[in-house]
Amino acid sequence: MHWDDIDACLFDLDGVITPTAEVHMRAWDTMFSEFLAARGAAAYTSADYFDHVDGRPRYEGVATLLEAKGIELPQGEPSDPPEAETISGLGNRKDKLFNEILAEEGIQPYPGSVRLLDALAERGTEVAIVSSSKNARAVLEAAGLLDRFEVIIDGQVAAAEGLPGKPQPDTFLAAAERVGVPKERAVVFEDALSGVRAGAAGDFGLVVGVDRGTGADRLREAGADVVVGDLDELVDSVRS
Ligand SMILES: O=P(O)(O)OC[C@H]1O[C@@H](O)[C@H](O)[C@@H](O)[C@@H]1O
Repeated sequence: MHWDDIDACLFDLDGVITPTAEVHMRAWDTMFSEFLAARGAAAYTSADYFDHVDGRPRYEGVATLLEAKGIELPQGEPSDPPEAETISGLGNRKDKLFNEILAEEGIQPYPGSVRLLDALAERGTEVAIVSSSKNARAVLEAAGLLDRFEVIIDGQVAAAEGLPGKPQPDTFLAAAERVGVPKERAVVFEDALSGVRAGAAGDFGLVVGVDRGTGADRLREAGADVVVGDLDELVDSVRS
């Protein structure tokens, strides 16, 4: 990576800064497995998560998965209770499970991601979080990282401002604008195919795929210019 060409790093959160992609994955797995089994539908697999749910806003993840399984449900309202048989109800059912796991287990950031944030702060590079999750601030706070980011474009901000979610590039573009850096001089860091597609669609300076299980080839096919297994791999290049 040529750091002379880069003034801002735009980080996805879950699976890039914190290992919470795995927590989301577990919560989705429990919710969809029970729901699909009760309907006698085809079982939910981890491939379903990577292909249809990962990185997308909550209710869009539910809708995309149900469409792939050929199941139609009414949209419902975000205020639907977790018991409701609606797209919103299923999303809220999963959110309850996600928050239960988070409260029980807490969250530690990836050490390599913290080291990269340290190196970028020393260098004076702008940083922002771009997450589809409405829980992004709570996760950052639990991980002790909330004060590292002045700009956070999360699911709450996107909903309030009507920004289309990943795989559309709008949330990343909003973050670049807010840190005051042209997109050509900003790097997108993503572990989800939908997020890598958002980065590629936004014509950013570089899209770094972080392979936490999706597969390097699939991240490259989706538009990643570089693929790393952990952000620690980039620390020396920032400092050199
Ligand atoms: O339901 P939330 O917390 O708003 O999160 C929405 C999505 O946020 C993304 O960051 C995760 O990759 C997805 O798994 C999750 O579904």
